Amino acid sequence: MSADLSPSDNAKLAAAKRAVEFIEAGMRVGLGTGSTAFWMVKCLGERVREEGLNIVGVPTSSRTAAQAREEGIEIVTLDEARWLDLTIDGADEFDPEMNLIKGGGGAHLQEKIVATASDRMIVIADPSKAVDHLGTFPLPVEVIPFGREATRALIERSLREQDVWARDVTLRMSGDAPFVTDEGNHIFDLSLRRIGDPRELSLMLNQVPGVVENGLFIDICDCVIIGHGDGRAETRERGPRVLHAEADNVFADLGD
Ligand SMILES: O=C[C@H](O)[C@H](O)[C@H](O)COP(=O)(O)O
Repeated sequence: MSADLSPSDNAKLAAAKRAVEFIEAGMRVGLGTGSTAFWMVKCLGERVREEGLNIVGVPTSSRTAAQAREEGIEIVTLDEARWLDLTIDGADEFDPEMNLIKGGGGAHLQEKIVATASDRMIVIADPSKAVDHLGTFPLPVEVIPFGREATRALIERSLREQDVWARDVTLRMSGDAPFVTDEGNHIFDLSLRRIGDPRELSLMLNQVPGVVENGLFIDICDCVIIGHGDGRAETRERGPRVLHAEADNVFADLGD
């Protein structure tokens, strides 16, 4: 715990410190994005420099790539790494089943690809991210710029048909212009208040033409580390993995 940091940053740092203890020499590690993942990259950089820890990182955004380089962490692309041992990332919300909303920083597309291509995903968070039901945080949906308003109308219609009540489907802005993701796309933020069936909603959204990916992470997270302002960190493990266990390494059959 550092007296120079706010309680919120101390909580993020506590979770990050605990999470990087799971990183071992030789690992290929997915590096998340956001203000919590920032502390994880910092702590990992310290281990690389001080212990000579030999790992490679796969960043989930241009921001994280730049930070990892500054920290002296060797980075490679996901295609170079192929499959990862572990991904550590933040979240905007997590529920008791460890399903997540991500994408508050607009990075959920790369984050979901990287986390799904990992044997294990650890989420680091402060206690404010814990919810009983996902949906208080607006759900990010990344869409391609072409035909954006048609895509918006289709999303709204699909939500109505599924009886999901959306107060707003808001285009995310950056100043006067639409926010642009690392993949050159735009984001709609869906104010849903409470998501009844996150899995069904995720499938429904991804069926709309023009939608690239939504911020629901279902059965991807294996473990949540919650940091506290006083420097404590608690680790919660999920049961057996459903979708992306080691056995699901899609390259395993190719001899990797
Ligand atoms: O797009 C951003 C990511 O999904 C972040 O992991 C998420 O928004 C949480 O960010 P933070 O740690 O800053 O709350």
